[in-house]
Amino acid sequence: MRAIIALGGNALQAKGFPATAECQLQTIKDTAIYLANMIESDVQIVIVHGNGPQVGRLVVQNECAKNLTPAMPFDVCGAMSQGMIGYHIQQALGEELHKRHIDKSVITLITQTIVDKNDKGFQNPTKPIGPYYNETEANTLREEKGYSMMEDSGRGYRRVVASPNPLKIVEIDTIKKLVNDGAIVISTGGGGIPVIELADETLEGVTAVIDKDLASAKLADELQADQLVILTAVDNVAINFGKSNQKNLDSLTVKEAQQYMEEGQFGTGSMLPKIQAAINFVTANPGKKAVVASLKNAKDALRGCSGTVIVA
Ligand SMILES: Nc1ncnc2c1ncn2[C@@H]1O[C@H](COP(=O)(O)OP(=O)(O)O)[C@@H](O)[C@H]1O
Ligand SMILES: NC(=O)OP(=O)(O)O
Repeated sequence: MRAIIALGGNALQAKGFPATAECQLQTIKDTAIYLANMIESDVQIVIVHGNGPQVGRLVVQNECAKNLTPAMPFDVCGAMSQGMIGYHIQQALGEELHKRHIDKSVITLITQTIVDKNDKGFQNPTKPIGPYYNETEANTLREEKGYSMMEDSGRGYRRVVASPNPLKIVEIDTIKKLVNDGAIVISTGGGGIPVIELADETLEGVTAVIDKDLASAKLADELQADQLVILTAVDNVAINFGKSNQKNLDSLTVKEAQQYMEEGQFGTGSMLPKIQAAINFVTANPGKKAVVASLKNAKDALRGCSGTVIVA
């Protein structure tokens, strides 16, 4: 079985711990155990990771140090985030596989994703990035820096940036070759570095952060994966999320998911793109399934025993 594994923020950065390299590596070492469990049970996994917290912090670091050294733009920070997260996954998963005597190479591919320069996402920022702030801090950032700020699923306020729709993964042929060759490929990190195609067919990076779940659905489609597995901090997709009448869902059809979307049941920039990604994958691949589950339940989710399964 081939599965695209979309790793959410909690797989990279544990809640309540500082955003240091040491903490990131430790969290990824813990994540690598779950990834290795799937590999050990003969699932061919292709890894996509998020980068919202990381790319946001890199942008903050660059802005703070701009009087000392030129600030790198958003697309370059996106590339840096792919490199630093891919490095830690390569190291941690490589070591975990070595311990289990599994002889597979783990490789990160810096990936660009083409977006439409006229995508309406550029006018309506929805992608939360970087640290969480309280309301007062958020208002100060709005006034002083002109940032768009949004409340993120009851967890605090975050800067939001444009998140255009992923149209085409530039390095897809290379990803296919590596995957077909048996490598464990980490690609399309943070949805891919957002680029637009110019009239002369060259590429240019843009200020945006693509949603990694939507890009994962595209990758799953391209790689003819059997399943799209979206791993996040919650065990299930819920309706009335965070309320006293919250109900966790074991399964969802596309029709039900669309109905709940219309009711506003899924957080913008958090659960909503996951549901849209699942819909995109199962609609393009009837008979296949997508699942939203927690990292700790990943192996069971692959067998349909945990998480919320979305089917056409
Ligand atoms: N209807 C919902 N069901 C479950 N979780 C939801 C719902 N709406 C919003 N959420 C929030 O969305 C989060 C997942 O989105 P996010 O944290 O952005 O993902 P990621 O793990 O990819 O970083 C959940 O942890 C939860 O806090
Ligand atoms: N790029 C992206 O979707 O990152 P997160 O999953 O961390 O929000």
